[in-house]
Order: sequence, then C-alpha cells, then structure tokens
Amino acid sequence: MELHTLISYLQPYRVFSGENPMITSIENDSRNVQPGSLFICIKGFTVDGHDFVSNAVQQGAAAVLSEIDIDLPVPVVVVQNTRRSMAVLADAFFEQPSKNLYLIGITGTNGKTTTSHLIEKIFSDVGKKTGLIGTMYTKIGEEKSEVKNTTPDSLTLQRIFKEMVDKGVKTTVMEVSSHALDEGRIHGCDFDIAVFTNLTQDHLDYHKTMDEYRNAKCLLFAQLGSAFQHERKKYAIINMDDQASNVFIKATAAHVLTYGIDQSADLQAINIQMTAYGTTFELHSPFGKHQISMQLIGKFSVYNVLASIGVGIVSDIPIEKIIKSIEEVKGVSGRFETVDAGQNFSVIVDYAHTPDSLENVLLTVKQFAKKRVFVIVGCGGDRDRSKRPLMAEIACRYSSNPIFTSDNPRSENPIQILNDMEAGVIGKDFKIIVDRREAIRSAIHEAQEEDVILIAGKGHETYQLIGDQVINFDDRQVAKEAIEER
Ligand SMILES: CC(=O)N[C@H]1[C@@H](OP(=O)(O)OP(=O)(O)OC[C@H]2O[C@@H](n3ccc(=O)[nH]c3=O)[C@H](O)[C@@H]2O)O[C@H](CO)[C@@H](O)[C@@H]1O[C@H](C)C(=O)N[C@@H](C)C(=O)N[C@H](CCC(=O)O)C(=O)O
Ligand SMILES: Nc1ncnc2c1ncn2[C@@H]1O[C@H](COP(=O)(O)OP(=O)(O)OP(=O)(O)O)[C@@H](O)[C@H]1O
Ligand SMILES: N[C@H](CCC[C@H](N)C(=O)O)C(=O)O
Ligand SMILES: [Mg+2]
Repeated sequence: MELHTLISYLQPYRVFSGENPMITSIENDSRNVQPGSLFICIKGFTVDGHDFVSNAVQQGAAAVLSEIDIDLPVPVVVVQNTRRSMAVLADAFFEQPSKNLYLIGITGTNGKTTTSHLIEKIFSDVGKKTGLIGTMYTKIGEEKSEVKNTTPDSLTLQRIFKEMVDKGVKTTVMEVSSHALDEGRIHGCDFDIAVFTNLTQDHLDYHKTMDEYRNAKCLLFAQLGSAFQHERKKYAIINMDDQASNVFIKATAAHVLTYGIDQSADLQAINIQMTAYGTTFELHSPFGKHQISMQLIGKFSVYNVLASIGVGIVSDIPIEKIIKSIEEVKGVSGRFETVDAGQNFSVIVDYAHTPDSLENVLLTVKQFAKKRVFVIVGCGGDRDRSKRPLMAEIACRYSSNPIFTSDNPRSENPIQILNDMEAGVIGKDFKIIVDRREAIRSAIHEAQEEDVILIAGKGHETYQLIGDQVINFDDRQVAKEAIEER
C-alpha cells in the first residue's frame, strides 16, 4: 500500500517529504524492520521507540511514524499519539480483517482463558473453523503459536486476524486483558459479542485503583457499538452476580444477555450439585429448562459455562448442541488439572493467581477433601504487591498446610515477595520454601492417603521467570517426579 493511501486513514497529521513510498510492512520494533517497512515509534513503559529510529532507517525503513519532528532521509509522519495511530493503520493495512470474522471478546479478572476454550469448542463442534487468542497461545484451527501477551498489541493482533481470515477462520474468540483495553490494543476490532466474567482485585500495580481497573474493563463494552450495526446484532453477555454488572450494562449500547446463579438472570443455574468428578445443575433460559451434567468442577466453572452458553444462544446455535459440547469438556490445561502418578492422595495444578481465584479453588477443594489440604502458592514479581498478603491470608484460611514459595519473581527479590505475603498472616501457621521445586517435593513427601495438594498460580506455564532468566519449570512435571521419588 502506498504511504499516502495508508496515512489517509489517520486524523490530521503532518508529513515531511513529498515522497510516497510503497509500504510493504508496518513494524513497531526496530529489530523487525525490513526494507519497505513503516516504522512506528512508540513511547513505551520501559523504553522510547523514538530512540531506535536511526536503527530502523539503517535497516531500510521506507517511512517513520513519530510523535516528534525528526530530520530523516525518509518521510516522517507526525501524529499526536503513535500507539493509537498504530491501531488505525494496522486495521487499514490488513484490510479490516475483524469485519470478516465473527469476533467474541472476553474480559474479566478470572475465567477468560477457560471460557474462551469452552466457546471455541461450541463453535468448532457445529463445524465452524475457529481462531483463539489468549494467555496460552494463538490457535488457528489446530495450529498453535506462542504468544507474549494475553492480548497482543494492535499491530500483532490485526496481523493475526488477517492470517485467520486468509486461512478460512469464521469465528474468533479472544481474551481481552485490562492492560490491552487501557493501551488501546483492541482499537479497530469489530466485536460481535463481549463477555464479562467478573471483577475482583488484580493488576493494581498498573491501574492503581479498582475504579480505574473497572473502567478499563468497561471499554470493551463501550467499543462493542450499537445493538444493530453493520447488518449484525451485537451482544453483551454479563455476569449478574458480580457487583459491577450494572456498570457494564450501562457502558454498552448493544443487546444484553445476563447470566447468574445467585441473582435472577436470563440464564440461570439452579440446584447446583457437585461431586469430586463433576457438576450438575438445571439451566433456566429463554429456551426452557435443561439439565446439565458436566465434568468441570466448582461454582466458578458454572459461571464460565453459563457465559459460554450465552454466547452460543445469541449466535443461534441450538441449545441441545451447546449443552452436548459443554458436557464433553474435560477441562482446560493447567486449570484444576489433576496429576495422577498412581499415588493415594490428590494433586491438583491450578492457575489461581488472584485472591478471588485462590479462594474459589480452595473452597472447591475443601468441599471434597476428606483429610488435609496442602496449598503451594506464591505471588508474581513486578505485579500487584497488594494482592500478596491477601493471597497468603486466603491460603491459611482454607488450607491446613500452606506453603509459600516463588511464582515468577521476575526482577524482584523472591524473599521480599514472601515477606509481603507473610505480612498478611502474622501469627498463623505456614511454611516458607523459596525454591518451588523443593516446596512441591516437601508437600508430596509429607502427604498421606486422601490428602489433597493444590499447586496454585502457574497452571499451564512451563517456565519460572527469575531475574531475566527463563528456567524450564512445569508444576505438573515436577509433581510427577516427586511422586515417583517417594
Ligand atoms: C506494561 C505493559 O503493558 N507493557 C506492554 C507494552 O510494552 P511497551 O509498549 O511499553 O514497550 P517497551 O518495551 O517500553 O518498548 C517501547 C517501544 O520500543 C520498541 N523497541 C524496543 C527495543 C528496541 O530495540 N527497538 C524498539 O523499537 C518496542 O517494540 C516498543 O514499540 O506493550 C507491549 C506490546 O503490546 C507489551 O508486550 C508489553 O507487555 C509487557 C511484556 C507486560 O508484561 N505486560 C503485562 C503487564 C500485560 O500486558 N499483561 C496482560 C495480561 C494480564 C492478565 O491477563 O491478567 C496481557 O495482555 O498480556
Ligand atoms: N469464573 C471464575 N471466577 C473465579 N475464578 C475463576 C473463574 N474461572 C476460573 N477461575 C480461577 O482462575 C484461574 C485462572 O482461570 P483462567 O485462566 O480461565 O482466567 P484468566 O482470566 O484467563 O486469567 P489471566 O488473567 O491470567 O489470563 C483458574 O485456574 C481458577 O482457579
Ligand atoms: N496474566 C497474569 C498471569 C500471572 C501468572 C502468575 N504465574 C504470575 O506470574 O504472577 C499476569 O501477567 O499478571
Ligand atoms: Mg487468561
């Protein structure tokens, strides 16, 4: 695309040089620039992309998008906000790919990955080619690619959408993180459905207050558009049991379908019964009453299922087919995943890394535990410090044998993170074992028949981030090895 055609999508800008080169790619990382690229300089949280402009030009950038006037031998387009402009340009450059996708966005503190997998299954079971974007990977049909963020930056996102469209994807389900919303990573996305799972404390390092965090999440619903737009109906699927539900409803002009357990809602789960092997409940919906018997465990799983059923219903998928898909789901990798190496006690690996998710998962474990409950838990470095004492307190409240350990300390001193956790449980009984492998081994060696060990926080992760090192580490593998050592 010629530079002038591309930048015609922008709001007023200044351009230096009358040249009109052919733009063959857009890049926001100087290290990826090739001859013909438009290099976009982003002022980041750690570095300023404007500082890499000379590298970009040396590597052949055909033009530069900047927030400041720079004297360069290639055309420089100056805009007020390059991050916002990047979303506009990426959408235009890749020919507005999200318009050709049935796009479902999921936001909320917990349950995004789980719910997106449930929704993906519902759609693929009715024969749609699906795409999925989230914490674990990007998936096109069965083909998976690694990701850096839960929600990629706008440029990467539009590139993925374009690849999805080219590969015949019809329905894309994506997790939308609060960081992504705040940074405008999803500007330019034409969503058909937005789902709200829940809002509890996380990421206050970034958003500072719960109000700001909620406002960021609301942006998905504001961006959804009107109830009927571009010949398509738009829906917001909202959890009525969450205190913030009404704020989310007010934020959207789209149609609203609600779900809940405790509050009355369009889709409601009644008479929930749980065993250690699954959950049953009665679904009351606009289509009548249906009995559901699923393999997923916990009240929190019922919420994820209700949200997914809501998406299926507003997408005109017959309710019987939706229910069949849900009942077939065994679980999502690293979410309440059991490790079985022939031992006579239970080991569960779960991705709970917020106070609310830890409480939910421990409450679920306690419902079935016949003997002691061990929990091995840590808190991520360079993340919300204020959740550390809360998570420690929850671990002590609901387990007989809490062990605090490391979970991706990143640039922080692991001992300092553990000190922050300890501040929430002064005078309580717990162990501290800094090395996560040793913490897991200790619990497994101590466990007796019918005890339960919950290993929380890392779920599907296959690494431990210590300083700037990425060390191979998989809770499931480490637990298996420890069981075999016994
Ligand atoms: C704090 C934050 O949100 N940071 C995100 C942000 O980085 P940034 O824009 O500030 O980038 P930066 O590293 O300062 O660099 C600025 C610019 O210089 C460029 N650069 C840099 C070096 C160089 O040699 N040349 C060059 O051109 C960079 O490409 C970039 O364009 O934008 C990047 C691209 O979108 C993200 O990858 C990055 O996420 C970092 C890795 C991160 O840790 N983010 C977390 C907090 C996050 O976003 N998490 C949520 C999930 C939360 C949840 O689900 O619970 C997520 O969506 O992943
Ligand atoms: N609806 C829910 N409500 C509360 N807790 C939940 C819910 N669903 C899952 N959880 C808990 O939260 C953990 C993380 O779930 P999941 O990965 O689906 O959430 P997420 O929103 O994608 O998280 P992230 O913000 O890291 O992407 C699970 O392992 C489980 O302990
Ligand atoms: N999306 C979350 C994942 C946290 C996972 C946990 N293992 C940690 O590293 O804190 C985050 O980036 O805050
Ligand atoms: Mg996720």
